[in-house]
Amino acid sequence: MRGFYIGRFQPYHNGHHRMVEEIADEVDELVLGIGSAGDSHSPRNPFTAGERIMMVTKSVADFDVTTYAVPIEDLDRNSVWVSHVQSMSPTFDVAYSNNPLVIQLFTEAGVEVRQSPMFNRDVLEGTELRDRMIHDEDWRSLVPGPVERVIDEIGGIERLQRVSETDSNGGDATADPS
Ligand SMILES: Nc1ncnc2c1ncn2[C@@H]1O[C@H](COP(=O)(O)OP(=O)(O)OP(=O)(O)O)[C@@H](O)[C@H]1O
Ligand SMILES: NC(=O)c1ccc[n+]([C@@H]2O[C@H](COP(=O)(O)O)[C@@H](O)[C@H]2O)c1
Repeated sequence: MRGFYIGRFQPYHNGHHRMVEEIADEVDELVLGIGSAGDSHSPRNPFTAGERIMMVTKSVADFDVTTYAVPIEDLDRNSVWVSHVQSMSPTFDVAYSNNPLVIQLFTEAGVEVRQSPMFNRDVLEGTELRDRMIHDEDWRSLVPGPVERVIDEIGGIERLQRVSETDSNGGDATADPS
């Protein structure tokens, strides 16, 4: 059986990693959808699809499951998003998500969806991690080791701080306020 788990993974953190660990017990193969693949260099989406592929590919090597990382760009039309996902991904039998819109769209399209508990959500949340990165607080303990190394390799903290600087100074055309 093959599963599909999509997230923006900005960045991939220990909450995602726990979810993948549990999914790996239920499926033989897993597709990791890299959501909002066209977005990068903004406060909410600092990392490119390629950088996020490095983070997840190196991290899931911990688990005994064949994994495919597939970038999925956003569409303006939710009604055809599931078809778009299916057109980009290896076929899958079950989708995993805790995102209400994703659950709604897959369910309407007749795809089985499984949810998981939220692990340590007060700190294991992308928004909280990016906030810590911007303010030079501890984020390293909240991500798998390979993610920490990728972020260091690409100068990710400096990038996030720079794109957030223009944003907090009242906005700038080069900084996506989303
Ligand atoms: N701590 C967690 N435990 C379990 N699932 C999680 C956790 N954090 C996120 N998820 C789930 O993983 C999927 C992808 O999440 P996403 O990449 O948006 O991360 P996020 O932490 O919610 O980030 P952001 O704050 O940037 O929106 C979603 O289904 C989300 O609900
Ligand atoms: N219309 C669309 O393009 C559409 C619809 C539903 C989800 N998505 C994407 O799926 C991903 C869901 O991941 P999160 O659970 O991390 O939000 C996001 O990248 C989101 O943008 C896109």
